[in-house]
Amino acid sequence: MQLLQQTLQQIQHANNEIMEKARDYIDSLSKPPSSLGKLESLAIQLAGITGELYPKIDNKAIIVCAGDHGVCDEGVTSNPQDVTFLQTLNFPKGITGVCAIANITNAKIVTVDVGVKQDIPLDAGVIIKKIKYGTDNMAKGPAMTREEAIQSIEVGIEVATAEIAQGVNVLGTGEMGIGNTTPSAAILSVLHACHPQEVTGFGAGVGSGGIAHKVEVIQNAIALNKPNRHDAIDVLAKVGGLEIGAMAGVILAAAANRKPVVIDGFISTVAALIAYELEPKVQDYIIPSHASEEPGAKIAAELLGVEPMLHMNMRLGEGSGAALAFPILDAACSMVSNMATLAESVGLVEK
Ligand SMILES: Cc1cc2ncn([C@H]3O[C@H](COP(=O)(O)O)[C@@H](O)[C@H]3O)c2cc1C
Ligand SMILES: O=C(O)c1cccnc1
Repeated sequence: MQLLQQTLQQIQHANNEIMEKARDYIDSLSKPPSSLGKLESLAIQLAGITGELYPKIDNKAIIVCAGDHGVCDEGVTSNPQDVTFLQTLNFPKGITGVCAIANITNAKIVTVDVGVKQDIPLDAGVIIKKIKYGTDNMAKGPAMTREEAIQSIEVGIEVATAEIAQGVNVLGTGEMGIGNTTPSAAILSVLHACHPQEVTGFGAGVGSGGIAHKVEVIQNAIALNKPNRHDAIDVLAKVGGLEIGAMAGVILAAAANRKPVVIDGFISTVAALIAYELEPKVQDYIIPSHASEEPGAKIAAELLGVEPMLHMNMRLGEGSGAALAFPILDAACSMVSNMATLAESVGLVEK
């Protein structure tokens, strides 16, 4: 709890003064005003986050948080739970979807076991921070205790802070957890005070009862556990997930350390909402990536006040969208560093 409290207290707004300077400087570049669109707003945001007019984001890491879900017992997903374990072993091998995409910008993948059902071998290249062997089934009671929920957030803070201490200057959030679109939809339904039907989708494949059954499970779990929508930790504990908490922690740690954090799809955006509920200033540090196909993703992004940049019909998770957005961040930084100003380009001053 102490680490979470300290981290929350450390979070300050991005630097407005440098953002104004960045705006003026970008307007002075050799182009029609605003013609580089979102690259400009991104460069301004990165300046505000880092406090640098010429931000450097050359040391990238995607933190993939892995955990299992007791609610899989209710048949909310068509995939066997073992896939969480098997995929968790595959991230360090570099052979998952996010790894293939992250490769193009040399982004490192950091895999963390927050709550996988099986024991991960110590030599698998996975950081073991297991809180428990999967959440409990939220259809039968709370997914975890309040203490476990806080611990899950603190795992994310610890891992992200350690990466930043080693020189990482931009983070991405990723996850692996068969069944985790169910707690994500449950969290969002509580925070947005809407019927689960509005925010529940196909995930990676629904069980034989279809989406209607998934919705019913979520509805019943909310009715049974009565999460307090004004208490994000209560919501995370009762109908959430360990890896979702850890991703919220990664986001909080990024903000506390004035580093940008690129979020991925539906599950990441819901984790970002938990972080935002705990400290709204985190919003300044969050960079959206792609618009996930999951119906709840759009609602979560709107609640968070972010607009995904990429429309790629993706719905993988793992941090794949964050990885795909990294080159766009590079382009925004290159624009500021390498473009001539209008005055320079007409020879009035030397570049
Ligand atoms: C092979 C495979 C690789 C994945 N990588 C990410 N997910 C994604 O799908 C899961 C969520 O969907 P649901 O709630 O429907 O289970 C999460 O593990 C998410 O990361 C995967 C899913 C599968 C099957
Ligand atoms: O958008 C996501 O993060 C997502 C969607 C479906 C399945 N897994 C992840």
